[in-house]
Amino acid sequence: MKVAVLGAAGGIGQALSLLLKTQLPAGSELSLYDVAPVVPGVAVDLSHIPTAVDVKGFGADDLGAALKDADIVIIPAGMPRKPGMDRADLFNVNAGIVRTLAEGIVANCPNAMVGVITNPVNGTVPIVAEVFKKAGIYNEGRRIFGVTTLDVIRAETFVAENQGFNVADVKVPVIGGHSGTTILPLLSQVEGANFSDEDIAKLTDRIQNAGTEVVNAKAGGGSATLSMGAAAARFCLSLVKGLQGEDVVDYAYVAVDGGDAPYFAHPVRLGKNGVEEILSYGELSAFETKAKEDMLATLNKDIQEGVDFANG
Ligand SMILES: NC(=O)c1ccc[n+]([C@@H]2O[C@H](COP(=O)([O-])OP(=O)(O)OC[C@H]3O[C@@H](n4cnc5c(N)ncnc54)[C@H](O)[C@@H]3O)[C@@H](O)[C@H]2O)c1
Ligand SMILES: O=C(O)C[C@H](O)C(=O)O
Repeated sequence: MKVAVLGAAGGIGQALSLLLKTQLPAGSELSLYDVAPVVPGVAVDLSHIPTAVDVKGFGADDLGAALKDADIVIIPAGMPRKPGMDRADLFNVNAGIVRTLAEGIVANCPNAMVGVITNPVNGTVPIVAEVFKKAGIYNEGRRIFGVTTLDVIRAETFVAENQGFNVADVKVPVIGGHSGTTILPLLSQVEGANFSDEDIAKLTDRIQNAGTEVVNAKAGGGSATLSMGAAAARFCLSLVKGLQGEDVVDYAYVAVDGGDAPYFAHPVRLGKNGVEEILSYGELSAFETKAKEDMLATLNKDIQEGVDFANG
């Protein structure tokens, strides 16, 4: 199994790479790429951890070598938010970075599973998809995933706190996109929970704005990196299990034909081909139905921005 992390010297990239060095199956190869000159040092540093995962670092000119024949590519490359910014404000800087990296994937590992973390995820995932379409390797977007796992782990944490549950036992579906109101936790589906209407309103708002909670707390020093590293590692390991033939279901922002929007986070069955099946997210409460309808204009606009950029 070869896993490439693009943007590996950044806050998320380093946390994710550390977790992958310690959690990937023995015999895996971890390929770290970044334009920052520190990346070979990050690779040497990680290589001293005694696990059977081989780590190599690749600098700005070595994207091809970093990606060559990768099975999984995770992309946390690009600029994070500062207080007062929306994720959409990152589009102008990050769209070009994601397009360049997607072109590298087409050229060097066209069969890889691609997990996109770079914001705004609602628009960067369609950029990768359009690059794949142009190259004739799109395959219904089955290998392209917007990583929304951070929304899922936040929802688990906050629901467990609210309900006094053991967090290890809590499952919270989160659908939609990855920004503000487009993030929709389905609290009505949490088993054994007893929420008041006020709990539902407050928890939904907190999950939707948890990224901003971190951005403000870091006061100009960036956005979530450690929780995102944990989330990305969890999602990457789901992809690994799928590639190894295990039956695994996880949430991700994927292309959905005839769905609520062209891209929408759903539960998906993962396997050797990536998305083997897009599963239904089930029944929604009246509150969730309204929240879903209300978000669609924003989500569709974000998606169109990515499509237009890639084809412009
Ligand atoms: N999907 C999510 O849930 C989620 C969560 C947190 C952050 N993010 C996003 O992830 C991105 C990274 O966040 P961070 O905190 O790690 O930022 P960071 O600034 O700490 O790291 C970004 C890294 O990307 C590298 N980079 C820039 N251009 C590159 C290129 N062309 N090729 C390779 N590497 C490149 C930088 O050198 C840097 O090392 C941001 O866009 C942020 O908004 C997404
Ligand atoms: O909030 C951000 O800008 C980063 C990330 O999308 C998050 O949800 O933490």
